[in-house]
Amino acid sequence: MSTLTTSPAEIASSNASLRAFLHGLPGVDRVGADQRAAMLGTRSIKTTAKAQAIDLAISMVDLTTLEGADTPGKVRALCAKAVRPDPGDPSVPKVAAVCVYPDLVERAVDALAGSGVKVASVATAFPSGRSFLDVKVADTRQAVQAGADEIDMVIDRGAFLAGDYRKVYDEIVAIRQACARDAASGGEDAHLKVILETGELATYDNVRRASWLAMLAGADFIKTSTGKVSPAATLPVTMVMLEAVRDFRDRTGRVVGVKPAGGIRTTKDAIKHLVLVNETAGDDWLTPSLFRLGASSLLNDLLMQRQKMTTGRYAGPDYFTLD
Ligand SMILES: O=C[C@H](O)COP(=O)(O)O
Repeated sequence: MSTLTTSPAEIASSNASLRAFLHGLPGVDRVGADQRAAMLGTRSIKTTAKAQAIDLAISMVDLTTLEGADTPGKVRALCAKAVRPDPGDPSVPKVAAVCVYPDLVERAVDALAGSGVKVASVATAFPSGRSFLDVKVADTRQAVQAGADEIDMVIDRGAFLAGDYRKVYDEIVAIRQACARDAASGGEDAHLKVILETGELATYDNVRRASWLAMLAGADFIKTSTGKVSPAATLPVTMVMLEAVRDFRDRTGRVVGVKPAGGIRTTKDAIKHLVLVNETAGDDWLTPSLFRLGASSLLNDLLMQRQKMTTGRYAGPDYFTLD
C-alpha cells in the first residue's frame, strides 16, 4: 500500500474530500471476510501455547461494568479483582484496565492507585452518543480531571450513516483535545478509544471507513462496540478493523490499537481473537498496549480454564468472585 502523501487535516479539509478518501478505500469482500474469520476461528491451541494465551488474554482485559445500577462498592470489588484476579494464586496477571461510567472514575482511581491497572471511562453520552458537542466535551473533561487514563468515546453513528463524515471527524478531534491533561498536573494525556458501534454500521465497508475516519482524527484505539447493541464484537468485524490498523501503519507509520468489546464471554472467544490478531495485524499487536478485550464477564472463564490447566480440574462454581 502506498504511503499517505496528504495529511489527515488536508484529507478532512471538507466533507467532500473526506468522503472521496473513505469511499476510495478498497471494498471489503463480505463472503471472503466471513470465511477467513471462520477459518481462523477453528485453529486450536494446546498446552503451553494455550496457557500463555490465557495469561496474555487476562492481561488484555478491560474489566467492565457499565450498568445503571453500578455502585461505588461494586466498582471497588471489581478493582480488587482487576489487580488480583485470583487471590489464591499470585501468578495470575492483573488485567489491563477497569472500565466504568464517568461518575465512578474517582472511586476506581482510588482503588487502583499504584497498581498499574488503568482506569478507562466511557464518555460522550455513552452509549447512544446523542447529545450536544459541548456536553460530550464536558463529559470527557470531567472524566479526565477525575483521573481517567483512557476515554472510550462513541461516534455519532447518525452523522456517519448520513454521510456527514466531517462532523464525526470534528467531534473526535474535539474529544481528543478534551483528553489533554492540565499542564500543571504533569500527567500524560488520556488515551482515546473510539467506539464505532459496528452493529449499527450495516456493512463491512462502513466498518473499514469508520476505522479510517477515527484513525485520521487521532484515535489511539478503535473499539468495536458499546456492549449495548447486538451484534457486538464479531470475528469478521474485528478482522476488518485489524486490517485497517495494519494498513494505517503501513501508510502513515502511526500505530493504533484495537479493542473488540461486547459479547466476549469465553476463553475460546478470547483465544480466537488472539489468533486473529496474530494472523491479521501481526504479533506487534499482541500486547495490552495495542490490543484489549472489553468484557464484563470473560475474566472468570479465563480463570477457570487457567486453573483447569494448572491443576487438572475445574474450581467449584463459587470459587471465583462474580465479575
Ligand atoms: O466495553 C465493554 C462492553 O460494554 C462489555 O460488554 P459485555 O457485557 O457484553 O462483556
